[in-house]
Amino acid sequence: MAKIVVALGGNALGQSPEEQLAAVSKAATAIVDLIAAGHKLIITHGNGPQVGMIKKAADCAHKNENNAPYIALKECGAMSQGYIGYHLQQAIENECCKRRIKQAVAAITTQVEVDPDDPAFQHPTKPVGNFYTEAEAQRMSEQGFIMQEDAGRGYRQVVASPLPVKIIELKVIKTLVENNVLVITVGGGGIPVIKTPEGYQGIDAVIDKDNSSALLADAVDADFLLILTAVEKVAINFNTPAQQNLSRLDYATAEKYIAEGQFAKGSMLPKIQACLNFVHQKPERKAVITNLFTAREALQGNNGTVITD
Ligand SMILES: Nc1ncnc2c1ncn2[C@@H]1O[C@H](COP(=O)(O)OP(=O)(O)O)[C@@H](O)[C@H]1O
Ligand SMILES: NC(=O)OP(=O)(O)O
Repeated sequence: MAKIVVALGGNALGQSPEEQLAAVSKAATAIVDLIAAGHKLIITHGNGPQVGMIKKAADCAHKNENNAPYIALKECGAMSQGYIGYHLQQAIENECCKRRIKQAVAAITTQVEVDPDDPAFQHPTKPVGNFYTEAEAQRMSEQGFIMQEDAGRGYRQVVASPLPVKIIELKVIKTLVENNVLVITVGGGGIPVIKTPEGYQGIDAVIDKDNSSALLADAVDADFLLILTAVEKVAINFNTPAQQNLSRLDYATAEKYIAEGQFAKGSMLPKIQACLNFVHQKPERKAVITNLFTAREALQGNNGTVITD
């Protein structure tokens, strides 16, 4: 039996509530397969598309007396934890019930401390919301949004994405895991907070969930970090006729490919970096990047990209 942190990508969860319900149902099947195989799981998830959708809806619906956005990005991130956590919790509970597996499931509202002086606040890189054409992106830039091309899929708004420093609710998470509760946590990378003399306070940003998942996996001493996204394997020369899918990737080779710019910033690069951070701390650990449908065979080393020290 292995302890596995399973990180579900925001884009892998779809762009609309209907798409998300279908995606979490597939994710729940893969997750309960792993539970049935005897593994202990902790689930994290992204929120890029979702937090952007919530913020866009909030901005259209509400303006305060100064005509400024009524709901800040940090609260939209918190809302996305509840929205996605609820879908995941319900889908996993329903799948366990269908298979007569007794499994308590709990989605935990999770804060993650960041450094207010993180240079990421001056250099937005985290894509959120929908994909737009170049012309639409140009119009959004004129409205003050910072737009960036995203891995050949179109243009998206980018926001600050500071590195995670500390998971505030870690003790609660560990207690629940030790008592065999399947915990859904660090949703959207966690609600970003900074420490102030008055205590923790939210700050507008979206933390990369892969970085937070690696921090969590190390903190709970997981055996595997399993990152589920929309591709079966990591590739070099991605989206070109020379594309080559990678089944295994060791630390030195990954560093070489990162230097060559093989992994798109804001999408695959943070996944690779999170996996390298995780395995580099204990060489016996493994990280795997694959998609929802190949999760179980990937854990057995028969699919996906296995990343080792
Ligand atoms: N070198 C690469 N190999 C595979 N996928 C890549 C690569 N570079 C960029 N990508 C893109 O990155 C995506 C994963 O990043 P992203 O969509 O941000 O993940 P998430 O599923 O966590 O939302 C893949 O679905 C693919 O479209
Ligand atoms: N917060 C976060 O990393 O979300 P995505 O996985 O959607 O990028």
